Amino acid sequence: MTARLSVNLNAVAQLRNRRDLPWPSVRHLGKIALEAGAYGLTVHPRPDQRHIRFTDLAVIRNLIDDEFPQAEFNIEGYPSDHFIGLCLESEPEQVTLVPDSPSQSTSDHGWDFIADAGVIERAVIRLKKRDIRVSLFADGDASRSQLEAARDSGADRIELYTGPYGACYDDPKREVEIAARLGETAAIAAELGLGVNAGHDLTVENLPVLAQQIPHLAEVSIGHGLTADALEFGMAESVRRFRRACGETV
Ligand SMILES: CC(=O)[C@@H](O)[C@H](O)COP(=O)(O)O
Ligand SMILES: NCC(=O)COP(=O)(O)O
Repeated sequence: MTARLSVNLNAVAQLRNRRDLPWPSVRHLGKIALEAGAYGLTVHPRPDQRHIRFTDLAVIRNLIDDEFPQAEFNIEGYPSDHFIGLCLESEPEQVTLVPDSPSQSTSDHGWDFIADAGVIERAVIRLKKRDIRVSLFADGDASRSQLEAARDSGADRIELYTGPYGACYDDPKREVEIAARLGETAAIAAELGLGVNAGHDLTVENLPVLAQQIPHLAEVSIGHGLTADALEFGMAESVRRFRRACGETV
């Protein structure tokens, strides 16, 4: 199984928002990414709209519906009423619920699936009523009891938070250790019937080892590293490079 690549457009939107101008265009870069073979597009509309704006959601939904009907739209966010409302309007193929507070600079931890069971389950029920696949952001070293609680929420998948893995870019020994731990967590999740996604600070360099550790990895969502590479190689070539790093023959 080769992990599917979903391109996160947050960084493109953040660059756009530097000026009161419409470029770089989230729609145009998303189109290029899909034309280059990305499986889908991911956005994380944060409450302060620091990058993805709420108006971007319909634009991406329409791009996929009109030109790439085989592609998937993945929306990430904290399950506030407002966020769930945005998702029900956009009807993405997948929603990834993250435990982020509005003040967080980025996503940096997974759910406490036991303590947060109520808020998670209420959101899962609302999303599953509309046949939206639900993925829950999980720490890479989540325990079996935590993963059992994630399964009991009714969610379809977990997304392994790979920030600590990405941070080890200059410590190969630690990188291998964390990759192995991520593989153990992924194996327990699969045993419990949960699909496994992964994301955060993944790169062309660190993806292959992760994919080896998690042969059943369903999807990786990548934005920061892929966009950084796009400044050097262009968006289309950056997507192809990441597809190859996922194990695709491109
Ligand atoms: C959930 C996750 O790890 C990332 O997709 C997150 O969306 C990154 O958010 P920022 O782009 O705001 O750092
Ligand atoms: N869920 C991870 C994601 O969508 C992008 O994370 P990053 O590659 O921007 O760190």
